[in-house]
Amino acid sequence: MSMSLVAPHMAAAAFLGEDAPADQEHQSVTWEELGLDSRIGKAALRMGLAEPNMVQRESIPLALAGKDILCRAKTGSGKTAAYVMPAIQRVLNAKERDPNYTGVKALLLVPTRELLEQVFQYCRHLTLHCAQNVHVVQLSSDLSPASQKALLAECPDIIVSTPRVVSHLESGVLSIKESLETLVIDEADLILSFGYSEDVRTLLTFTPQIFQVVLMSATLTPDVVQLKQLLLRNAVIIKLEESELHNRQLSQFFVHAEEDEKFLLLYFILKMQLVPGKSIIFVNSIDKCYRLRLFLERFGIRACALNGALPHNSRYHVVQEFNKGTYSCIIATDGAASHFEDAAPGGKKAGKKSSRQGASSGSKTESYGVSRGIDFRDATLVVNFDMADTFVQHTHRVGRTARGNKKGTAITMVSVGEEAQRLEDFQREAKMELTGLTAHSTRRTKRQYKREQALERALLAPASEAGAGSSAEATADGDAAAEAQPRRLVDLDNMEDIMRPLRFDMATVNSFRYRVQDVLRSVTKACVREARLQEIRQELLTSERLRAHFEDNPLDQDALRHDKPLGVSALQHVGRSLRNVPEYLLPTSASVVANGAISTGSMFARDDRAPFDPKRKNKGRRGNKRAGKASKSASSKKRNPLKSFKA
Ligand SMILES: Nc1ncnc2c1ncn2[C@@H]1O[C@H](COP(=O)(O)OP(=O)(O)OP(=O)(O)O)[C@@H](O)[C@H]1O
Repeated sequence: MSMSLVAPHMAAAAFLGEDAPADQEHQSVTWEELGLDSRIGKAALRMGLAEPNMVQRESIPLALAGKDILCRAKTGSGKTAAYVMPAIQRVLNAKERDPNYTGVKALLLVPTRELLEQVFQYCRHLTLHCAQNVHVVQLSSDLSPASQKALLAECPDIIVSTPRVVSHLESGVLSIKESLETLVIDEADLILSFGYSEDVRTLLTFTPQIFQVVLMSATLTPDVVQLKQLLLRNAVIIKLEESELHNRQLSQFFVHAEEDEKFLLLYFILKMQLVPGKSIIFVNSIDKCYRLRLFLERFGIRACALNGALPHNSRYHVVQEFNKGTYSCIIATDGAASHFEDAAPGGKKAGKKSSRQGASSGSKTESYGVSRGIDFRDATLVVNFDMADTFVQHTHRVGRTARGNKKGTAITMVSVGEEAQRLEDFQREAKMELTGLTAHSTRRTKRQYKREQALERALLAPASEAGAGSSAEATADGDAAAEAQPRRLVDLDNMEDIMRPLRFDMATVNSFRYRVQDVLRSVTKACVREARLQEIRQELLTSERLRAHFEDNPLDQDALRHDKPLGVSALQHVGRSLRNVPEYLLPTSASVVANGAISTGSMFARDDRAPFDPKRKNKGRRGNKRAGKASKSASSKKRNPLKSFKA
């Protein structure tokens, strides 16, 4: 695929979400035309995947041809199907050649347990019509080692796992030496930072001489280069054109607000349903997660918390409930890698110290389990209540909306000072990405800049140069990198920003200020602590692992059940007055476009538009009332022949 510079006006059109999705320009093909069995195609249709999209059209034929692939495509672009389908097809091919064939054909590795479950379910759905021929298992750390062994004894064709699968290879329970055809690593840029470096290296000692490797990632980082050098041979690099890379379905806005103001604006956005549908709010601390939840609940907005302190089962449950529509709002934190690590089958925690201490050891900013790869269905709005630490993190957060061929909106709240500086950095990085330059740090020197370009070249080296180790010098050797010349000159300063300002009409918003401040005051630290304790109690009561203990010690369970929270009394009587917005506070028109893009209409006053005038609003209302009366009387006259009768 070629790479071309996107003109600034194109970026703007993309931002506004007014352009038709680029994918509509292609000639449509069927799943079967890509070389897939009709049973896979049928299952895909059942899943709502009517036809292959761009990333699938590009990668599936190459994967079926056995090529090593490095695929970089935007969040939510359908990378899962792009690697799961060929893996299934390869099993079907093998079974067609020899119906008695057994052996693991594909190993699908992911960095987190949430993804593991998600990918497994994806496989199950796609094998709906060929389940007898294709046996897929997931090796979740929730399963005991004995259960995992039992699954492996069933002779699976495809295994979905974290790289911890290596322990089964080491113990001899699993062998892939003779059978493995495809190794896939999804969210490739996370695998190393999550401490799986040693596991991946060890895994290679158990693989056959020749097998295919597929790396999938939405963002390019030095870790991906490292994996590429370690695993890929003569790889095909699939990188969507910049116009494709930019998410045209996503409208991004930012709004300047200080902490208390953020609560006010969030209340306004959600209560007025400025963007109809389901929303995900990102914050940077677990306490804030609960504070916000209590705050919203006080106004009758039901939200659930999703953070690394919750056990895996609960996190998975929360996502499922959101996807089913039970909750329409999730408040999520996405830091703390340790909470998302998988545990080794024997109960050993992931992330051996040695590998964690390596160059890419997981720091807070490198790890974003919740925002990575999870397919939150039909989320129309992402709000960054706290800004992401890095641009990569931001990209993955906002990528939880506008997935598949849906549209979505992201609003980033920015306080003055450090966050405002970060916003500038993000804008720059977004433009660099759009113009084909890779960005990895928020602030860069000229030397760093050149190094990044070398990194970009290393990643996008043509197939002949892309063999293992061939481009190692470009990134590892600082001098070689410093000599790199810019590939193209781009005037970033004159390009339109990717995130556009969103100015609220504060006269309207301010009418809610007192009630918001009141509620905010009532959500004390003690309330937050109680809410967290309550959650822990709930987790303990529903814990699978504690079930046997509670059966033997029912008094413990009773004690937990009746251990009433102390500090939530202030929040217990949520008044109806707070749940409902009084009519006199309601703005006349909450103009929101149905496809998830906030309109530039009357609710918001954007920089380039006349501010919303509350007086006009009232006039309008009175006017409407009068007009209403007039039209009512006119129509009733019309309807009532006695009244309209003139002698
Ligand atoms: N061909 C298609 N047509 C319509 N929807 C699709 C298609 N392929 C995938 N989708 C939908 O798009 C959504 C995102 O897919 P997926 O999770 O595979 O994206 P991803 O590229 O892996 O995202 P991320 O980078 O965030 O991990 C899913 O809900 C999926 O069902």
